[in-house]
Amino acid sequence: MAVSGFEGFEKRLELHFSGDDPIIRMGGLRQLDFESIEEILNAVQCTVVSAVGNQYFDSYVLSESSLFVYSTKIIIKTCGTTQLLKSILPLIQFTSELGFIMSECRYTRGNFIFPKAQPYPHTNFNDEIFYLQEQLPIHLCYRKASVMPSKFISHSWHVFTACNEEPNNDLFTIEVCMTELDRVLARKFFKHPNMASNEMTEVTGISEINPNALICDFVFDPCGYSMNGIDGDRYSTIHVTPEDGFSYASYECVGSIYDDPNDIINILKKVVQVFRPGTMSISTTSTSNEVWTRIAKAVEPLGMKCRSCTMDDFPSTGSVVFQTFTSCRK
Ligand SMILES: C[S@+](CC[C@H](N)C(=O)[O-])C[C@H]1O[C@@H](n2cnc3c(N)ncnc32)[C@H](O)[C@@H]1O
Repeated sequence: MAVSGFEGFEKRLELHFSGDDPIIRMGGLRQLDFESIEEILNAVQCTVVSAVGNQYFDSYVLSESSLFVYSTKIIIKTCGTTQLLKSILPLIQFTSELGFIMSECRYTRGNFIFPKAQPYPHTNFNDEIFYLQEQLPIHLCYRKASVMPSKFISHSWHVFTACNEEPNNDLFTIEVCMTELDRVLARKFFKHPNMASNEMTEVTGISEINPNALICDFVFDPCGYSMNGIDGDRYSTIHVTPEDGFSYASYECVGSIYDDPNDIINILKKVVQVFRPGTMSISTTSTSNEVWTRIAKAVEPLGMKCRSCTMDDFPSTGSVVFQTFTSCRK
C-alpha cells in the first residue's frame, strides 16, 4: 500500500481473441488452467480471493479488484500499485498455446490519487502507451490513445485501444468512478467482528442494485469491499475503499445496446444512492447514443450535477463518452 493511502482508481484491460470454432466451443479461453491464471496475476502482483462461474464466463474477485474470463474475451481490472500491463506478455503466451490470437485491446483508467506511488509502466500515461505499443502484436494496427479531460484536473479518462478489424459490437460498457463518498455510508464498508461478506452486501444496499445477479463478495479487514455480479452472460463489479481522505468506489457493468435503456439508468440511480459521492465520473463505451444521453437526466434529480461531457471515437470500440458530476452538497 502507498504510504499516504490506498489507490482505489483501477487500471482496466479488456482483450479480445480469435480462434477456431472447435476451440471456442470447448470453452475457449476458459480452458486456461488455474496455474496459468495465477502466473498471469503474479506478474500483476495480485491474487485470487474468490471465484465463481456460470455457463457463460468465469469471474474472480482479486486481492486488488477483478478478473472475468469469457470464451474469447478477458477483462482484468486492478487497483493499488499493481502492474496490470505486465499481464499482457504471459496472456499472449498462454492464449497462443490454446490456439488464440489477440484481435483487440482496450486499456482505460482514471486519474490516480497517488500517482507518485505507481511503479513502471504505470508511472504516467506516456509510459503506459509506450509499454502497450511494445508488447502488443503488430497485427493490431489500428491504434489510438487519448486523455479525455473534464472540468476537474483530478478527473480525466485515459483510453488506449488497438485492433485488427472494425468492431461488430452490440455491447456497451459503463465504468463509474466515485470519490469523496458520503462518510456515513462509507462507514458501512468497515468490517464488524464475525461479519459475513453477504451481510455487507445486504446492509449497504448493493444487493438491490441488480437483484437478479448472483453476487460473489469479499470483505477486507479492517475495511474495504469487492464484489462481482453474474447475471447470465453479463458481469458487474463493485470495489470500495472507504477510508476517509481517499475514499473511492467503482461500479462497472456491461449491457447490450438492444436492452431497454431504462434498465441501466435505474441501476445507475441505485449506485448513486449506495455511495452518495462528492464527485463521480461515468464513462460509457458504446456504438449507440441510447445510454449516455439519458444519464445526466437520471442522476441530476438525485443531487448530482453534470459538470462536463467529452466524447471521442476509437477505431476498435465505437465512442467513449466521459461525463463528470458533482454533488450539489459540495
Ligand atoms: C481491494 S479493496 C477494493 C479495491 C478497489 N479498486 C477500490 O479501491 O475501490 C481496497 C480496500 O480494501 C482495503 N484492504 C484491506 N486489506 C487489503 C489487502 N490485503 N489488499 C488490498 N486491499 C486491502 C484497502 O485499504 C481498501 O480500503
